[in-house]
Amino acid sequence: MQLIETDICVIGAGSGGLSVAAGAVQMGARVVLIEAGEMGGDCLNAGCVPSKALIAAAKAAEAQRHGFRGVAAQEPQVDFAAVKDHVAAVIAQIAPVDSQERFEGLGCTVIRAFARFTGPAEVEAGGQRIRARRFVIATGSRPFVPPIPGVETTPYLTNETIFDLRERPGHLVVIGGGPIGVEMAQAHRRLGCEVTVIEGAKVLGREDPELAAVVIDALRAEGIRLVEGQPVVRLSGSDGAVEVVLGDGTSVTGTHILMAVGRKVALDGMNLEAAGVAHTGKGVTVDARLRSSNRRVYAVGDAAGGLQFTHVAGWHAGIVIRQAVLGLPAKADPRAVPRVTYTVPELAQVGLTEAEARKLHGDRLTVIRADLHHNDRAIAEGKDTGFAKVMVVKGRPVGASIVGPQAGELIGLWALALSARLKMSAVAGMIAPYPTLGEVSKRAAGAYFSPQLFANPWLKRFVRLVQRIIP
Ligand SMILES: Cc1cc2nc3c(=O)[nH]c(=O)nc-3n(C[C@H](O)[C@H](O)[C@H](O)COP(=O)(O)OP(=O)(O)OC[C@H]3O[C@@H](n4cnc5c(N)ncnc54)[C@H](O)[C@@H]3O)c2cc1C
Ligand SMILES: NC(=O)c1ccc[n+]([C@@H]2O[C@H](COP(=O)([O-])OP(=O)(O)OC[C@H]3O[C@@H](n4cnc5c(N)ncnc54)[C@H](O)[C@@H]3O)[C@@H](O)[C@H]2O)c1
Repeated sequence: MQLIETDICVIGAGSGGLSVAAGAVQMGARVVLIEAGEMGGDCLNAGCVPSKALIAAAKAAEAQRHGFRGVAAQEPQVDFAAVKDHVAAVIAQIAPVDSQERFEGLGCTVIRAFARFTGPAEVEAGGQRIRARRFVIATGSRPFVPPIPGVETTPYLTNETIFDLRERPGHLVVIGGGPIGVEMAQAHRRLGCEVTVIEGAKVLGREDPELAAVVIDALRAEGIRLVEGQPVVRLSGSDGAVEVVLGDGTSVTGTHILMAVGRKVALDGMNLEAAGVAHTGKGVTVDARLRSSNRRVYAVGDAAGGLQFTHVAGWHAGIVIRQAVLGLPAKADPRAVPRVTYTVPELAQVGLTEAEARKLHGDRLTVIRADLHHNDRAIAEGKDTGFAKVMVVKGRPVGASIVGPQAGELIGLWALALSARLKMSAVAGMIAPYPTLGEVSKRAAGAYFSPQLFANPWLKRFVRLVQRIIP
């Protein structure tokens, strides 16, 4: 068995692992990158990229279906297989950035095999031993499949298989109303499928319920059937004819099932015990520096057991690079991590929700809001449903929630405000171009100061005095 000695060994070439490898090798470290499956991981091959490509096609179909004032609506002719060609083309366009060739070109040694630890400072993969000063576990997650009776004999799709379907499902039954469930439900509905979502608790239950309600109303208005508060107790059927039995004894029949009930971290078979790396069912146990119980071994992205987003994996990578490559201290503070659900309307959140902020800050909290109904651009576009809510404590935002068109783009400003600890006055003082949806953020910040400026009797008296004095 060949022995490779290196500075950093990265296990998993997805969002987190690729970012660590690219940063470390370009700064001069020797890097071995090991990938068991497709370069690019879940995000590129079965997650963010194909889902957003499918959503884009679904938006085009919906726009045609509804037309515009003065522009005739017509039922879209959807070629489902051609839509899948678009999804594949988008992946293919992005893939070179994540490819083995690119990473070898940067100077990494890339091994395409499954990695498992053989000791605290050694990994085996593809018949090679890799001894490293530091390891980074970036193995991501796989779809969680709950042990529902019948699951072993009933066909179902997950995010790893749904993008390969070339024929349009007649009736897609989505189990799980989290971000994967609702994004896929809406995209398939818009592409012409009948869709039912079965959610054991609340649809988008992690989000502020006031914002989630706006998305839920939109999904229902588009004809998606949402069943909440019902656990699935049994599955049955065969290809093209499936049945999902609910806790109350009722059942839903359809043609396909999509399992979207959360993720299982991919650590099986890695022999973490040999490396002394503690872990739970949620992921590798890490401290704020993302270090595991073995101080040579870090974990990033989904494998680190926290928030599961591509931008989190990328942010984790920066924290590990600072420590493992530059020898500098760095910690992960998740307070300014944004998240977006890419339904129409989009739902975006950074920092605390209103309920979380109230629990933490009590009476010191001020919640301000600005409705898109008063945003001229939103009105012109005919998309004025939605609002922004900002949670403020002592003049600084501690959270922002936006639901509406391009909420994912709009939340960026508040992510900056939180990470840079900006005051509301900085956002209020910003000149926002007119007419843009972005004005909603400035309006929200302005609303924070309105009572002090427009409902202040002392200020009114002062202004009258000034008006008498100035020439
Ligand atoms: C349908 C869907 C849509 C999503 N949409 C978004 C979105 O819009 N925005 C967003 O921010 N996030 C989104 N996510 C989440 C995002 O995809 C993940 O958070 C992200 O991919 C995590 O990156 P990672 O590097 O931790 O893992 P991954 O990207 O999953 O990469 C892990 C890699 O490790 C490899 N691997 C595993 N074990 C081993 C081993 N022992 N040896 C060698 N290689 C191994 C795997 O093959 C894989 O390639 C979505 C997820 C899904 C499923
Ligand atoms: N836009 C994005 O950034 C995006 C999109 C998709 C996924 N993701 C990431 O992927 C992760 C996984 O997404 P997800 O939607 O699979 O998981 P999730 O955990 O966010 O949601 C799963 C939902 O399924 C429900 N559920 C669980 N078991 C059930 C059962 N037996 N019957 C019915 N309902 C059940 C849960 O109550 C929950 O609402 C997300 O947390 C997110 O981090 C991000």
